[in-house]
Amino acid sequence: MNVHRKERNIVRLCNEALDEPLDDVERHSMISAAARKLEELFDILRIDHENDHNTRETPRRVAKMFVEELLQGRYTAPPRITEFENVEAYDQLIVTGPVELRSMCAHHLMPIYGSAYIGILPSADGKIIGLSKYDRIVNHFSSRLQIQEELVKQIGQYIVKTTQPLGLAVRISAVHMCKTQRGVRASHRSRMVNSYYWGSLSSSPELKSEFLQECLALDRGNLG
Ligand SMILES: Nc1nc2c(ncn2[C@@H]2O[C@H](COP(=O)(O)OP(=O)(O)OP(=O)(O)O)[C@@H](O)[C@H]2O)c(=O)[nH]1
Repeated sequence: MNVHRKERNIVRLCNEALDEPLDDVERHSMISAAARKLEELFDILRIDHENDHNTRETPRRVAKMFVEELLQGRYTAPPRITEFENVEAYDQLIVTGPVELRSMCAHHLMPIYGSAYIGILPSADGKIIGLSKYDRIVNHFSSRLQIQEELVKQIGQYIVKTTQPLGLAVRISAVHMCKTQRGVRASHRSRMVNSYYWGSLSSSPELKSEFLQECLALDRGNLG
């Protein structure tokens, strides 16, 4: 095993990406190794994964789902951001949402689902990014094992780093199935709401209030 390969085997925190995205060979080898371990788990749980027509392919299917879907934000590069010149020097608040949020909790590996809302105060002499990129950014950081407090910050800090706005807000409202489907079996309507504010959106109560009002309107499907 060469040094390069060894470095790629270093483990990272549950919601951190590897230093380099996996290439095809590494991805297939990770799926195969995870599938073998899932077969072992099925054996321990006394689930027949060899003769049962329902579970015969399940260990491999689940391994593939983890690597290529649910945790793909750890193994792939962040989305490419298309930037446009802010030719009209637009300097008013932009709010987008609801952005569908699908993630997985770091404690029980249960789904987290809900909505994200993003508010951007662009810099008049800076760039504007393609609207769909906000959804891609949310999807990228959600596709990791997360807790909501860190997810909202990762999304916010990445947008600030890549677009250098004057102000930014990210708000997430989500259901944690580790709380609804097991444990305390909370109501499916029980949500966690949290926000990340940066720059002028952090310092100006008026901008914060405008952002929250737009979130409410978007949440109600009110097209204003
Ligand atoms: N703050 C925070 N807590 C979370 C999040 N997702 C899950 N949790 C909580 O993390 C805790 C997990 O820790 P433990 O108390 O060790 O788990 P447990 O014994 O199975 O607890 P119960 O869920 O109460 O049955 C639970 O209280 C979860 O509700 C999150 O995004 N943020």
